Amino acid sequence: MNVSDPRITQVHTIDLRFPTSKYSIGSDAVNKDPDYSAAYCILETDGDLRGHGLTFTLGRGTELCVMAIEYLSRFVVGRRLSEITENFAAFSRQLLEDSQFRWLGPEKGVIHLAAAAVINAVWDLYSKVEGKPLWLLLADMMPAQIVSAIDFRYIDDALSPDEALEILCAAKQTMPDRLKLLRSDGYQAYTTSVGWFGFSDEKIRRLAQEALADGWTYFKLKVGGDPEDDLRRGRIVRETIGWENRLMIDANQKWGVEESIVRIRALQELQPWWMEEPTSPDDILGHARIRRETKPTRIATGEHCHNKVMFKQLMQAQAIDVCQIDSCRVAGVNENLAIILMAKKFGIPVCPHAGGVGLCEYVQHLSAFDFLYVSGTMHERVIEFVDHLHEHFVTPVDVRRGRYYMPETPGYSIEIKPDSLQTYAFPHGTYWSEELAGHLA
Ligand SMILES: C[C@H](O)[C@@H](O)[C@@H](O)[C@H](O)C(=O)O
Ligand SMILES: [Mg+2]
Repeated sequence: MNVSDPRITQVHTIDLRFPTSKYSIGSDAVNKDPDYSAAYCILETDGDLRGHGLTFTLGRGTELCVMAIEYLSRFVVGRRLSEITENFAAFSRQLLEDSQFRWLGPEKGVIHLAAAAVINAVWDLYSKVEGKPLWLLLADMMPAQIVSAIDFRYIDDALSPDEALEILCAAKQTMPDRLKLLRSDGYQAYTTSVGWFGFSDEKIRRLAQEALADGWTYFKLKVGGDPEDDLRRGRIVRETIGWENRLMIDANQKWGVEESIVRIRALQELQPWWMEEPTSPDDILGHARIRRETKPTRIATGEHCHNKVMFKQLMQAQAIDVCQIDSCRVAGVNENLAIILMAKKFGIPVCPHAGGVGLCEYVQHLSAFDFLYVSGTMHERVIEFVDHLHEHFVTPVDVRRGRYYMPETPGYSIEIKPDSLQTYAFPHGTYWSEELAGHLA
């Protein structure tokens, strides 16, 4: 056993589901009854440290991601950590281009979600071995090391390794002041918890009042219902938060392109800071047209954007104003490094998608990397916050008065407490066995 270079001995997987749909938590115009869930994996090693990773799902189908993680485990079991981290880009490519398996994607859907869980678990282990939170591990890496973790195939027509290196080298020089600022002042957050689709008008008003009193200044509301309902709900939030605070609206892909244009124009009275996911996440040119025809409304998307190639096209086509990376929709940290760097080149702010289960814990590290090492600014950048399920994490996010404060504990902050794994494992955990027995009775 080598403490500083553990060997991964096996991968343990868990289908984990939380019954959030009971309370309409997480509901939107399209995903009306999400049970926030995760395909979770633990990389066991020959040492004391273990790597944890998950990919976020909405309940049914999590078992498919678990199976895909089990298949991909072959690429980590038996390897020393250093064999992976010394050639990280090659490792991620190996996971993504396994012949036969690749046909199921490529680089999208269930197999890409699974790759994210495995790759993120490796980064979690790596950070723990180095004794640093992931954001600091990244900040301490040399620019060339970051570049070597990125697979530039399919994106080097938009961002070359040399350009990436130049961005990183320039930011590295001025990083110390930002590091101090990040540690002392944290990073601006916004809350989505006040405006889920299934919440009543009264609940939205009450939650917005409470959030305002708690120091929040950025709020997101779900839209995509009847036009009058959307406006009424939006007016309630505006009445409560005023016009000096910021309001974002999210349709979760509900509309077609032309419908989006009509609906966004009608919602402009709410002065949204951004309009999120108006239409299909795959429709790059559709987003570009919506953006052109609804100016000055800013268009945001990304939580369902399959991979760096699609992000590249969204940027090249001038289809988005806000880039919403997701920590496990694309293949984990490595692919997100590429997307964050591309966003810098195109001058587009990165405002990560979070919430769900574990996404807040994950993305704070990526925004910190963006601030310290890439964009160098927090201007017009916010991290999503959703106030659910943090109690299940060993190191939950520290969010106070609408700001994220960075974790100092080593790792990627994604480790879930053993009790919670036991209770919410599907279908045999204690919660689900009782719940399912109740259905049968
Ligand atoms: C089903 C989920 O809760 C989504 O509604 C959620 O991720 C949302 O789009 C968001 O932006 O937070
Ligand atoms: Mg969204």
